[in-house]
Amino acid sequence: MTAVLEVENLSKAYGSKQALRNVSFSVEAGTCFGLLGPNGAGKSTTMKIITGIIDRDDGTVTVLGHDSKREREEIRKKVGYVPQEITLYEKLSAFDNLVFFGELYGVRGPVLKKRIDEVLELVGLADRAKDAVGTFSGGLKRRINIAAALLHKPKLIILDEPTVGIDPQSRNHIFNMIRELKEEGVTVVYSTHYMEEAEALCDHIAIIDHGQVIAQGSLEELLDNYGRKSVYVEAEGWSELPQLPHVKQIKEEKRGWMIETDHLLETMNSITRAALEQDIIVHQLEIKRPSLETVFLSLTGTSLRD
Ligand SMILES: Nc1ncnc2c1ncn2[C@@H]1O[C@H](COP(=O)(O)OP(=O)(O)OP(=O)(O)O)[C@@H](O)[C@H]1O
Repeated sequence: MTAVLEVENLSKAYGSKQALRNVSFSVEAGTCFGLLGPNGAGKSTTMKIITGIIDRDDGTVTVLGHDSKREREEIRKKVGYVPQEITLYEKLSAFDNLVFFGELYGVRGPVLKKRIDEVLELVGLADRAKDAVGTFSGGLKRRINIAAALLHKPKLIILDEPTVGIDPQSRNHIFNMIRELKEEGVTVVYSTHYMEEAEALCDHIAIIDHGQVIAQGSLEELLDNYGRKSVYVEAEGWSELPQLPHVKQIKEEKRGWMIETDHLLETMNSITRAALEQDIIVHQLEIKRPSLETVFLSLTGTSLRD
């Protein structure tokens, strides 16, 4: 496997605000890499440095073999970047917006026209090509924005929280589009503060918080190393749970209890035994799969949604 993107010990401050501190990760060709973290964690700053929009203070960033500081023009030609802010001409049609962006990237004439048809197909908006972008919802605008970043057939596409504030249908289109791009061998870097998006899309995830990567790996690795294992129980007749061995933490939920433990089967056995002895009716007893939510919680002590 070859690394398309290598970030090593990247640091950046805005005045006295240290936005990134020794951030390192690498992204393999044809994979989707997720930067997962809460607002203000440093995701956009990382992406802007990769694309050469802003300068780093320290560290190295190599994009498709090019240095992000010295070879910006090369990177611009080979990378597609979708910033958080949508930038489109509201009065122009979707097609004409794409002509404008295509020409910016140096694509012209019949080649551009063909490519516009392809990218509109890819984002599922071929039937809206002639409509003014001003009549589009946020989700449709975002999809045109993504289409614009794909016109020059980039080998790497960088998407900064592309699903914030958009409708579920557009979100699904974006997800499908990312999967199709990956099948074509395009590498994707995707930032989000939605854990379920990172879980659904990304082969590799770096969790970033307060400007630092606090954990990274495949979803399985993160869940194995940091995910909390729990048993969930709902029962009629208990006002509180009986004494159970090996319990790390008990959280009362609306209808039952979430019991964190490394001894799942033993805990379930103890619950079953106690319920039988005490004539308690158990409505639900199940192992809860660890999730990125619990990974984030065990690493930071806070919830990603806080
Ligand atoms: N131009 C700037 N000047 C000063 N501080 C900035 C600037 N841009 C970002 N910051 C600060 O740097 C930190 C990282 O911001 P960044 O935008 O990279 O985070 P993020 O993870 O992308 O979050 P968000 O989703 O809110 O954009 C934050 O504390 C932010 O307030």
